[in-house]
Amino acid sequence: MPESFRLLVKRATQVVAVCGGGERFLSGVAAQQLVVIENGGVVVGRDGLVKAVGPTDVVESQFRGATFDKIIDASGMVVIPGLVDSHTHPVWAGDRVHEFAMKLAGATYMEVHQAGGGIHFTVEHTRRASPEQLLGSLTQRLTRMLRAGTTLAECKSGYGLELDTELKMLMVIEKARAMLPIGISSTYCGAHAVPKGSTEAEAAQDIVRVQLPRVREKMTLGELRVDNIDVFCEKGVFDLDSTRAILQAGKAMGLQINFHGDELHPMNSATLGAELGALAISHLEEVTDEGIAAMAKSKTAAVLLPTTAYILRLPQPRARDMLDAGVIVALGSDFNPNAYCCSMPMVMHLACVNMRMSMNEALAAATINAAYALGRSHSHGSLEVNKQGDLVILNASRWEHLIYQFGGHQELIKYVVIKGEVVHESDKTMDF
Ligand SMILES: N=CN[C@@H](CCC(=O)O)C(=O)O
Ligand SMILES: [Zn+2]
Repeated sequence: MPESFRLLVKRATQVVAVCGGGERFLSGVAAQQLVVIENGGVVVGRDGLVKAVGPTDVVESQFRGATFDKIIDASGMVVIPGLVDSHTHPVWAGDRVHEFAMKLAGATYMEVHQAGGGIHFTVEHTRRASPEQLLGSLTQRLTRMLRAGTTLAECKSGYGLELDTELKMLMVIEKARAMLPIGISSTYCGAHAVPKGSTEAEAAQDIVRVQLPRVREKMTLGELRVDNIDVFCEKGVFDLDSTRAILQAGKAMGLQINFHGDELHPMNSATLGAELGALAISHLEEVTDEGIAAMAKSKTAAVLLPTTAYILRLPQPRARDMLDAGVIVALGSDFNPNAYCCSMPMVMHLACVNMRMSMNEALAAATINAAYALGRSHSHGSLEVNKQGDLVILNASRWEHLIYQFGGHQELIKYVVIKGEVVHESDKTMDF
């Protein structure tokens, strides 16, 4: 009996493996030199894992006599790993298009927040929404991300700020995980804002004493899988001490620390994250030199979010200083009602133009390093044997077109493949 496999992709002008030596992240000069195979092929097995990556003739001779459920002749096309979006807030009701106009007219993010808008507006709507409504809109948003090449996305709670709604959001994320092909890393973000009518101390206490124990109970019962703990560490939201207490409580129950820090004010979040062994810190527009040095040493990933700085007209995060200091730089869309962007190709473009990253650094940041920021780089983020068979096939002569053609990803992306199954093909996305 010939051996059978799920997928063979052959004759691709380029297969961008990103790395090839089992690296868990790429930093420094390594992020500037990606592994690219000319006239390449990829095989994915029935278990959804990559079985071979290499020049087409080598792959074909290795698998002579084998059968494949699907063969894609990728002549004239390019293969890259599935993109990883390491920071999103995709579960919410009620859009904030009216606030976009206010911000264009000059209102700052904190002015809108303190006037009861921003996160508070979304919290009111999300508390009232049914799980079915939230699951419906989450499905649409994740499908949009998938069509833009994202095969693994982090998804946060954080628009409940009390037990029931936070659990409702996490359960909706859990349902989406079971229903949709896109990979999900789930984050408890009950400390996204201080709920109206509470003090910061009361909110932190509720999280540590009420919400986290209940989340842990549901995890133990197998009803919920949560991967990360997050806090918005910011002046007027959660200070360094509350942030430390909440993150430590999450870490004690096995969650990975991955939090918002140094966005609008320098808070010493980066130093705190390094001290606590955080896997990642997001934003960092206001990070200090000491924070950068601490993150480089502790191997805490910097999740940079070019859409936020762009929309809020903030100073750009100092990507070059971080890269030059050896920090592991990842990218995320920050999809949320303030930054309505589902597209990692657009995020990479903004990172290159506004944050002065090279295209190689941006792709490493949107693949292997984003997977590292989620604790998934052993299985995601590059095309290597035994990793998950998640890939994107582009109708382009060189992979850089995906970044260069700003907003052109819909035309460029021919196939999105997860675990060796085609889940999106040009104008048709499969029914899930
Ligand atoms: N900065 C805090 N949280 C989100 C925004 C959430 C919102 O405005 O709804 C962010 O990462 O940009
Ligand atoms: Zn965020």
